[in-house]
Amino acid sequence: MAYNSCQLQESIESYSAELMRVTGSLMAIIARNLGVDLPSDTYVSQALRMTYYPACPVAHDKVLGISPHSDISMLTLVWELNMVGGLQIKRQDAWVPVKPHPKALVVNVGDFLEIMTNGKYQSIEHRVTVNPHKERMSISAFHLPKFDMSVGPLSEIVGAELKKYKTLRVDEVAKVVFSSKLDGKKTKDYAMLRI
Ligand SMILES: O=C(O)CCC(=O)C(=O)O
Ligand SMILES: [Fe+2]
Repeated sequence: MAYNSCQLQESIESYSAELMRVTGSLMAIIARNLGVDLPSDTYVSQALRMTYYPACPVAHDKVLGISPHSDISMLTLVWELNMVGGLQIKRQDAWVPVKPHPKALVVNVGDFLEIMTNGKYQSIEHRVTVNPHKERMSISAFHLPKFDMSVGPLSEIVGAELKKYKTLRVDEVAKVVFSSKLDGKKTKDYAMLRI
């Protein structure tokens, strides 16, 4: 089906709004799980990234589509658009493939949710491999606290525990993360989020 730019804009806008709504529901479930109030919609901003991975017949076993990293977000919702696999998550030092499902989005816990929950929810390290024969397309929707906010472990979650992370301004962390090479969860250490 061919779209004109106006229709495309409308469908991106409605997709974006729907994902904000889904993220709000997921955050509400997480909050209920933790027995706390998590910040509401007004607190969350969203960034969409569409990624195209060309087929790589020659060097597919030597290169990666995206290097290992964890997302800076609270929650990232990934749509594996054309159902081609490649996304892998790190579990117990092994890379585990995430099989695309036509009716499902992948939900990744990001660094800011780890920080806010003082490590109760841990961000997931992931990477994307390339396919020798098939191109791959994905849309990642990153949901972050607004850029002018400071975020740290929420006191009602920390309780009597020690705080494991500093409280930092979101825009300062984003500047460091977006200007450095993706490199596992080291980006987070580099951004000095861990005390
Ligand atoms: O393409 C994917 O499945 C994931 C992309 C990703 O990790 C990202 O955009 O941060
Ligand atoms: Fe990612």
